[in-house]
Amino acid sequence: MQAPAKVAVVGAGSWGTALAALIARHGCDTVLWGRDAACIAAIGERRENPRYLPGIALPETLAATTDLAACVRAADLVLVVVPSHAFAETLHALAPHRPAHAGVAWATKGFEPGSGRFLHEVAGEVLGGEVPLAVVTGPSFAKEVALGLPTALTVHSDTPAFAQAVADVLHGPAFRAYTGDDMLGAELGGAMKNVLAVATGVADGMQLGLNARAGLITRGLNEMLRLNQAIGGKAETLMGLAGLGDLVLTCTGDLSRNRRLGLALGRGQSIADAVREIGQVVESVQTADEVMRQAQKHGIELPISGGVQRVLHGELTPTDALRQLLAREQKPEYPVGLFG
Ligand SMILES: NC(=O)C1=CN([C@@H]2O[C@H](COP(=O)(O)OP(=O)(O)OC[C@H]3O[C@@H](n4cnc5c(N)ncnc54)[C@H](O)[C@@H]3O)[C@@H](O)[C@H]2O)C=CC1
Ligand SMILES: O=C(CO)COP(=O)(O)O
Repeated sequence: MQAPAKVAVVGAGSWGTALAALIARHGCDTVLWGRDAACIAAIGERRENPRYLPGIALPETLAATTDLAACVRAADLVLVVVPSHAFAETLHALAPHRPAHAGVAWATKGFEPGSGRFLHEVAGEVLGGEVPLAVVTGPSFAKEVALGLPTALTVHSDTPAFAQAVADVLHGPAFRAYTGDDMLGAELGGAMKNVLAVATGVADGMQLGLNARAGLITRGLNEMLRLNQAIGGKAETLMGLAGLGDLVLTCTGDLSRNRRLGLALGRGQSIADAVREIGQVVESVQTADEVMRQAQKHGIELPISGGVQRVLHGELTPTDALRQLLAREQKPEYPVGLFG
């Protein structure tokens, strides 16, 4: 597979803009599509995304457009970076314009809301089975990537040459892009860590201490591993950048919107006020339901993720969620056979 010379980045929020800037800085011909005309005009005229990455200079070579067909039509590689709720509709919109040779990757984290389908299932259905698909995921705050700070992430695909091609446009002097072949595990890790970040945020907002935070991260990882085993993902994916790496980042870093939602809830703020104040995509609000749908489907008990879901729905206060977690029966730390 040839290295993509022209890349279309679809979605001009903070992550799409940061990835487009990264790829453009690496010398690829890069076009960023966004639906917000004012934002796209500012990127073209001032080399800045004032809404999502204010004050960060974007490369002169980065082109931006509101014309999705034109953006995609010229591409060798399409990288979708819209929120999960817009993933299916965006794929439907771009599909007729995608050149036959262009594979499709996405850096969206979450499931299809309402159905709980994995995004690679949605992409396979919308685009057809022949199109190379890849998931881009891992510990990566958009702001830090846009500032050129060192970052490592991973690209998973069923088509190894496509994973490598996507990794090649991302990899650079301050950015390490690894590859793997486990889209299922990679997507599960990226989705679940957002839910678990709410849990640690709540605990920190309630000032429960550092022991509680570490306990939640570790038992959260255990929840990821158990659900991952049930759905058929690889344990090593969850022990790497797509799982543990992103879990640690999002549970501890205050740049995380999901952690900040948890902090606000733990301090007694309402979910509506917290989401409004954050003013950006907070994937956990929908992902918690879809994680619990998967858990139910596979008969897996996930007390932390389930607690987050109930807190997000206002069915449980943070204090009651904590009380329920602490009152659970004792058990061995790991089920036999979790690591094969
Ligand atoms: N910001 C970050 O550091 C990272 C974000 N992600 C993931 O990337 C995805 C996108 O998130 P962000 O860029 O951070 O969000 P954001 O909140 O910064 O921006 C959201 C963007 O989505 C667009 N949008 C909203 N609804 C849309 C629709 N119906 N159709 C088309 N575009 C729509 C908005 O116009 C805006 O450009 C999410 O799944 C997120 O979890 C993944 C890794 C890092
Ligand atoms: O996915 C992310 C970092 O890897 C961003 O996390 P938040 O969506 O919680 O800000």
